[in-house]
Amino acid sequence: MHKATESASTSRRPACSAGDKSLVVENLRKEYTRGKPVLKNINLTVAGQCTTAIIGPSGTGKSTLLRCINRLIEPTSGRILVSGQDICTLRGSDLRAARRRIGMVFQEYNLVERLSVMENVLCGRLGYISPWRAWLRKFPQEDIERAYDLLDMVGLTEFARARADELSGGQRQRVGIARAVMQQPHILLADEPTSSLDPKTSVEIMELLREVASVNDIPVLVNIHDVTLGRRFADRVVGMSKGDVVFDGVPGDLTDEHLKLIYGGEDWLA
Ligand SMILES: Nc1ncnc2c1ncn2[C@@H]1O[C@H](COP(=O)(O)OP(=O)(O)OP(=O)(O)O)[C@@H](O)[C@H]1O
Repeated sequence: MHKATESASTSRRPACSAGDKSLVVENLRKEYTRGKPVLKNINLTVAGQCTTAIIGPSGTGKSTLLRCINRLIEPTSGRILVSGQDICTLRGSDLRAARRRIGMVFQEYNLVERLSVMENVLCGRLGYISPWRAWLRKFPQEDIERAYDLLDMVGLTEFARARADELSGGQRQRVGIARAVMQQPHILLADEPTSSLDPKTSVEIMELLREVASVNDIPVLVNIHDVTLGRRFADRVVGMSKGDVVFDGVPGDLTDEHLKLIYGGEDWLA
């Protein structure tokens, strides 16, 4: 067995909740160009409450993996089960319903800048309300109350009426997280959520993502370049290299040898 595969399959895994909100990725392959796989054969099972850091060099397929999971792009083959439902087979309204259950947090926040913080959070409910209500931005009272609760959770109650473009990067990312949780997702995906933020704010955002996983009993997957931060906050680290998973285990088991395997070379290691 290849050393990389061996280490991926024998590492310890964290004990996470065995609730009904889960992610299973089976034999996932993605080729943008025929015969040139960016993801070769990815297998992952992530239970609720588990925060997983996905690390690996640029171009190794981390974003492609998240984009396959939320069906922004079509996998070439394999299965992706969200809470037991294979989302790769879904089309039309079934796919839209499934995508509501997948929350997404972006590096550049993806807020609507001219809308208020409250309106941005409520955007997380757009997939649940009728088109005319969405057009008029008339949200049910229970959604508004929940949005206030989430703004409280992310520490932005006093900014509810502020425009998104008046906020700092860290505050914007908090709004992005509140918006994603507003969807009542079964899983949450975060693609480089801290790479535009200072170190202190990055720590706060990772703490918040951990809290979201634990309070909502959902798996949270975070693509992250900052290995130290990923190790510190994740229950599990998945190391990718050239489209394969080469490490999968608890942060304490991730050694310099694994990091060399993931990133190549060793001069960069302190
Ligand atoms: N839409 C696309 N069409 C063709 N190739 C693509 C497309 N998106 C990504 N790729 C290629 O797939 C490979 C993996 O890219 P991806 O963005 O998933 O890597 P990554 O690990 O997330 O990198 P980074 O850490 O820099 O964001 C790269 O070679 C990239 O050029």
